[in-house]
Amino acid sequence: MYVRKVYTLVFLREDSRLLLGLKKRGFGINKWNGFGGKLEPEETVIDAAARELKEECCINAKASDLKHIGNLEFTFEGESTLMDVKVFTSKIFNGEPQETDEMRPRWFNIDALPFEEMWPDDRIWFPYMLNSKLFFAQFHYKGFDSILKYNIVELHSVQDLYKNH
Ligand SMILES: CNc1ncnc2c1ncn2[C@@H]1O[C@H](COP(=O)(O)OP(=O)(O)OP(=O)(O)O)[C@@H](O)[C@H]1O
Repeated sequence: MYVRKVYTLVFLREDSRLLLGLKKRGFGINKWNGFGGKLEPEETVIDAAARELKEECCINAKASDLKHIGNLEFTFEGESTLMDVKVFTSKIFNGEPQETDEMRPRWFNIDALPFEEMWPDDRIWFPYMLNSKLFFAQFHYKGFDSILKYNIVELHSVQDLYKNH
């Protein structure tokens, strides 16, 4: 049995650009990703998503402007933790992204995303996000570079995001 740990992951969209941050330390170091992390005790997922966005790139977005668009589950060969990642997007936010101790933000055109410097799973589920399809995906990794198996499905309503487990 796996021990499930919840994480948030937020992507800001502006016209045909997506905001990514280069992770400067810890899990996923040197990869471009959205902004997010673990929940604090007693915190809701959506509040954690807004807090991490603020802490990691100094952008204020209201929790109610974050759209829950998908769930990702990651397991790693030989590890008992299941990372349960709740993915959000928003087009409504305030401020200019700033570099922090954790992330170096940069806008990328959606046609020129740096997939070679991102998690391998991103190539598989980003098309759902970029085409506004809700999704649920599971990835089983060996180490951090190779996906041994995965499964991805399109969901048809936001409620389905809460039915997978
Ligand atoms: C395996 N494939 C993956 N593909 C895409 N994204 C992934 C990911 N695995 C983890 N993520 C995200 O990476 C962040 C880690 O967060 P992480 O730095 O550990 O959290 P947090 O900031 O709370 O930690 P510290 O305070 O630094 O300990 C968090 O957004 C999480 O959703």
